[in-house]
Amino acid sequence: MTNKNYNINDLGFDKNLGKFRIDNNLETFSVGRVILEHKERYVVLTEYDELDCELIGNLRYTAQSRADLPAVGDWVALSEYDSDKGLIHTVYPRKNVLERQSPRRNGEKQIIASNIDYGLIVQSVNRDFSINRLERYITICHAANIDPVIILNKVDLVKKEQLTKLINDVNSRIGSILVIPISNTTGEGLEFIRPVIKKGNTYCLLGSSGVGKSTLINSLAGNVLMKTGAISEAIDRGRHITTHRELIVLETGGVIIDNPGMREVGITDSSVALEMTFEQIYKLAEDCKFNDCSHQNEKGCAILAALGSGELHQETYDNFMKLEREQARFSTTMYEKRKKDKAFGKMVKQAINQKSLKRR
Ligand SMILES: Nc1nc2c(ncn2[C@@H]2O[C@H](COP(=O)(O)OP(=O)(O)OP(=O)(O)O)[C@@H](O)[C@H]2O)c(=O)[nH]1
Ligand SMILES: [Zn+2]
Repeated sequence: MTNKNYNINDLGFDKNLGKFRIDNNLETFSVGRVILEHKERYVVLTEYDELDCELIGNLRYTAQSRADLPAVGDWVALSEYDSDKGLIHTVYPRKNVLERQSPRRNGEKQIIASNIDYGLIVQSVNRDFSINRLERYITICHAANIDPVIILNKVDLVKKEQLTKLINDVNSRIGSILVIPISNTTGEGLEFIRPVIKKGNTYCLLGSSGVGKSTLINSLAGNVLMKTGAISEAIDRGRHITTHRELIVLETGGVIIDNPGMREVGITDSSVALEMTFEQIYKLAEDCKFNDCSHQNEKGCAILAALGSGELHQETYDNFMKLEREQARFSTTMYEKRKKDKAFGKMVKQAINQKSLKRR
């Protein structure tokens, strides 16, 4: 499939990447951005084309983990062959990665997307609405050093008073983040999203299945949408794909990454992220009488006092405690896994050494 031409900067290629390209002698390779990943096959968007790519052997064999392989949003150096195929040689350094716990809960992280400027957290105001889940997604954005924006979709399905209450609830628990109520059905609110989306920036949609992420992309793109469905089918010879992700370039500028079908979003090991999300709690904690206060039953706990006076929401406190436990559990599992991997590596090394000793 041939595209109209894109300017590489409009796709998000910036000065730092340009410098890396020169410093590492990558100018003989084409530059492209991964827009879809499926079982070690990648669709890469260049200025002129969409290419069906594989990795060069070296890249595959030197990868220590999944995280070293290309992810959606990555910039890559590639060589083209035939008219629509390519080989990926190098993954450019990532500005950031949005990641979550692997749903297998084995202490591994899973990349949602890379090189993102804003996280667009989408919830629908009827079924899916949950401030706890908003805080979870916000924490994931903070861990990647990405600014979150909250989009409350399907406002056509609730009454005005109900919507006003929801928005007040969000604002009273999550003060400083932009909240945009919209409806894809009536089109209201879309005019407030458009100015947020700028040329050269990349936006990642985050939110449960069915909240209206793909519909939102269609609303923003109008009819001139560049979608990758055709390619994903070609890769899989028409088989149904449920795991792939998509990167879409809006005609009006701005790159949007969709994450279809996300179920769990476990937070990982960034304590700074929790601190940013629950700033109020961390501030209060400075006034606790004991430095190692667990904020559960201590006398002189500033957090419990704030709960008592109503200054701190019970729900905020409960969710914070829950996410903090989840983070601790993840960190422990990750640590145990690394220790095990290391021990295993050592054992293999020893076995190989002994073998080569015997051979002598
Ligand atoms: N009433 C109403 N329905 C909407 C609105 N936006 C989306 N929908 C409907 O919600 C359903 C799910 O929308 P999708 O865009 O597929 O949701 P998604 O978030 O992309 O879901 P996944 O791809 O599974 O992650 C569809 O039937 C849409 O037509 C809206 O503003 N109002
Ligand atoms: Zn305390």
